[in-house]
Amino acid sequence: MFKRISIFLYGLTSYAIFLATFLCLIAFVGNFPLLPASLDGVPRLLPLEALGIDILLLAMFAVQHSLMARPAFKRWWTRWVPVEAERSTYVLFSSLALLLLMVFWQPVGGVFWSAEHPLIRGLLYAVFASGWLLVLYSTFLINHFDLFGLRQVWLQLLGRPYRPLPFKTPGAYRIVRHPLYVGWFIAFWATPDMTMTHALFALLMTTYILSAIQLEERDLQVMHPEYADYRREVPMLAPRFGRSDKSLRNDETAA
Ligand SMILES: C[S@@+](CC[C@H](N)C(=O)[O-])C[C@H]1O[C@@H](n2cnc3c(N)ncnc32)[C@H](O)[C@@H]1O
Repeated sequence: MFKRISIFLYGLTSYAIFLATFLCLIAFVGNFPLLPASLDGVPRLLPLEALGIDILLLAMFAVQHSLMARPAFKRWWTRWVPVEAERSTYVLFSSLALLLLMVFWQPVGGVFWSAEHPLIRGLLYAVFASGWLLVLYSTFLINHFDLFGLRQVWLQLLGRPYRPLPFKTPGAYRIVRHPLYVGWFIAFWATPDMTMTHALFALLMTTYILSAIQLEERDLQVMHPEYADYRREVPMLAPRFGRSDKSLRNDETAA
């Protein structure tokens, strides 16, 4: 019983750290003066030095986030980490990698454009907020509590076996295959002040997410044979309206 309670508390702590990191990331990317660190600021290093550090920080996050998500890695490290705490540990490491990125991020200096009209600024902030909300909404569509390890630690506390969730395509997943990543793109690119630093962060994150999608989809096709059809019928990121499933099937028959 002691082990079960400890794993449950570990899962809760890891989730609390994730939530705090998520809120910090909103303030960091939006440059809201709530934290000691923000995406933009006065450069402290030479541009090339700052660029090198930022690329290194993002590469560290990318390697951690993608490597630890691979089924082979999970099989390997659950020899040491209790399988019920595997997802919570992944969430914890991802949060720590993001916190590290925020703390050591270096502004590079320079501005591409800055909106001055309050209406345009307000509009861009609204788009920015919609990106974060889309991220959060998408997590609830596929199961927020499973995605962040809470379901796993709760079931083990009750002594019930964990059953992986089935593949599903509710709500926004019927329009695009990766609504959560679309949310990230919106949150990272929508800003009233597009500085060089902001563009660099958005570009690096975009590049990483586009490559992470390839790995995620490879695993999804292995785990869920129906993913191949889903992949054919639903666009990856850009919604395509007006093409019904029926027309897609007709295209395939004609081909
Ligand atoms: C961070 S979420 C991102 C989900 C999706 N790529 C998106 O952008 O909305 C990654 C996890 O979601 C799972 N996943 C992706 N698509 C899914 C779906 N349609 N149904 C259930 N799980 C899904 C993957 O297996 C992975 O564990």
